[in-house]
Amino acid sequence: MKKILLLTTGGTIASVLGKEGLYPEIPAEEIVSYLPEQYDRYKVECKTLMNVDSTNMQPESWVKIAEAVNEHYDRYDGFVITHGTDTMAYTSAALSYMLQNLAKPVVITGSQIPIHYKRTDAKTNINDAVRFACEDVGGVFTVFGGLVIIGTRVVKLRTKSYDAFESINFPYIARVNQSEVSYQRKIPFVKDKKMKFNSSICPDVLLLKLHPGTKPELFDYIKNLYKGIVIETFGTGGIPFQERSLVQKIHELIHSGITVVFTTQVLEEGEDLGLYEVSRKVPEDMIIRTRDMNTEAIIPKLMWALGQTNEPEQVKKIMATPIAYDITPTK
Ligand SMILES: NC(=O)C[C@H](N)C(=O)O
Repeated sequence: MKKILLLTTGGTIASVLGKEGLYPEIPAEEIVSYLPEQYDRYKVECKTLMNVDSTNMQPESWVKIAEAVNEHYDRYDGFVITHGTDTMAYTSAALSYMLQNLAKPVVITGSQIPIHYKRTDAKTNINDAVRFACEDVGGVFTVFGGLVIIGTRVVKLRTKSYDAFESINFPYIARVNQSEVSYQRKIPFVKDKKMKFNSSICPDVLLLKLHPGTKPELFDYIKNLYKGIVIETFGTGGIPFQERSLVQKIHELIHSGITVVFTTQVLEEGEDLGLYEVSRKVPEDMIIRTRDMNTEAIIPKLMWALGQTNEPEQVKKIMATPIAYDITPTK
């Protein structure tokens, strides 16, 4: 019999309708009471960690969740974290960096409809999540709408549908249907390896999505606020260098000691900085490339990297090293 710890953090799954709309209130014990009594397979214990809409989650909330898993790691076979869907992808990735070498599943789930509503997806999702948490696997996973997605590749694509999440630039791991788990991609893990817990982060990171017309002057302001900037460039890595050129300002950022990371605002296939003139105006060795990583993983990875070291070369090295399948290695 597997021993599972279910940690709740809020989100729609735990929400009730108040005067100003849905807000999270339902405690862990009530969430667990919706699980079918399949207690021959697993025993679930639970704890309310926080009760927030995931919009209100902060990087410090990821630390709190990671610490809770670390604190209870030896006493359970698997973990389920219920969470709001809006920033679930960021938390899934953040936990993948803070909890490495996992030999047990840490499964994040939630729902689009509150758990006590008639047409809710919450019961299926927690059931699937607990079912997957009983598997003999190691890593952080999001289980939602019947799909199991590796933690660093989760992206929310739909605001309302039950199949809200997709696995981007990596195959999904498995499907869960009733109590059947069918694998598409098995990931290796070492059972006896010691789990590596490291939750040091530096939250001074900005995400900037370019659009035609982005004002260069903006960079003067952000220079004083952040240590790292992730720029969602156009296509394979384009930065405007003619009217409203951003090139000079990016050079200034780098010279003032800010880590500049380039990614693309296109969801699939990643950046390819060498391809066009528009992506060569800032020399490649001055910035950090991200290849086919998702923005939702780049942000917590950069916060985590800056939490480990202030050395630019070290930050670059951490960002370039594949962790928990977040980058497809180049051949
Ligand atoms: N479906 C949800 O959970 C959305 C909610 N606003 C949240 O992220 O907490």
